[in-house]
Amino acid sequence: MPTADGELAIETRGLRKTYRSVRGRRVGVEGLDLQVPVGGVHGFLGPNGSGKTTTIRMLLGLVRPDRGTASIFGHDVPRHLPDVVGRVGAIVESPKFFPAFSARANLRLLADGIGAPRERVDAVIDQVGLSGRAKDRYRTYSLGMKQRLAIAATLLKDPDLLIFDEPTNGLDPAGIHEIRRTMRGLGDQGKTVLVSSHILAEVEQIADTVSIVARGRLVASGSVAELIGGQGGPAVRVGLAADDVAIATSLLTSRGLVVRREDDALLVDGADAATVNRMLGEQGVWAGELTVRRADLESVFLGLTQHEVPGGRDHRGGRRRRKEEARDTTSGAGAASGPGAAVASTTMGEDA
Ligand SMILES: Nc1ncnc2c1ncn2[C@@H]1O[C@H](COP(=O)(O)OP(=O)(O)OP(=O)(O)O)[C@@H](O)[C@H]1O
Repeated sequence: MPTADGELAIETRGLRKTYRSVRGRRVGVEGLDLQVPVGGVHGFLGPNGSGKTTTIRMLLGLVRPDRGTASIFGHDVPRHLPDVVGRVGAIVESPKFFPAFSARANLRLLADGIGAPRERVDAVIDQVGLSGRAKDRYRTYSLGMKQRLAIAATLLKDPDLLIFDEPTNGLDPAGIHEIRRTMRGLGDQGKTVLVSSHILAEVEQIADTVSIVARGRLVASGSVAELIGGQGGPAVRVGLAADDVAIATSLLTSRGLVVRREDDALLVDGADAATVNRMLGEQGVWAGELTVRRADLESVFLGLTQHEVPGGRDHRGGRRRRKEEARDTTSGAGAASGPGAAVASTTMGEDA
């Protein structure tokens, strides 16, 4: 999905990364072809363990790919990362700020460290809506405010591309809303925002385009509207008494409808609720529930990835724990600003 002039913010081709583990080699990313257009919010979606973080870390030069190529604004990375690093800001792990310092003091320190002008500090605090609390100590902030400060840190160098790896992890609905609004605002200002997530509803609301990955491979990409449109029309969920499920299935299929089982209910594709209700009622079968279900990104995602994750969507393995441990080893203020700082601050070791 290049822009009219063909430029892509991010492109990967055949990107592959495996990790050594006690049980042999584990695939992190397997031949990934990713295209992120310039400008707007791009959702990078996939179940836990599908390779999102590994991909992001390869883009930022934190993990070395086994094979394949990656580029940012047309510059090969990691080889030419220094040429483009100033245009990129990223949050890969939770950043560390000094708890007793205010947002402003933390960002001033960071600006000095990365060579960003100090005048940017108030501007970025304003950009993420923290002006009213800029003088308060970091330790008094809510999780959502801490995360917004992390985003502010990435903006110090006024980058063109922002990369956020699961930025709403651990936030409550209000915090998620704050971050979502901040990311959408950045997209509207013409920045390119790559946001990884396994929470579809939030990405659906703010993303212009998405890439869906499973087991390290791209399984779908395009605009949110295209992907949802490809799902066909709405489905009707029909809740039935257990004894009626089989008879309702044969009744509806004999009338040419496509019927799927979902728990104790049936999902009837592309039909309207009144028709389904009438067909069943005429034969003395009464639905206990009739719900129209419109296609959304979640149904696209589940359809493409549900067989890919052992243990379902909430599966969290040792990998998450490793990330938490790695987080504890980071140090220094503003650890998550541009890739330079990310490289310096994220100490999670590469197994391979
Ligand atoms: N440092 C590492 N050592 C060994 N295996 C790893 C390492 N990092 C990632 N993996 C493995 O690579 C695969 C992809 O993990 P990755 O963290 O990239 O996925 P993800 O999509 O970001 O997952 P999540 O949503 O849980 O963060 C997983 O099987 C994971 O266990």
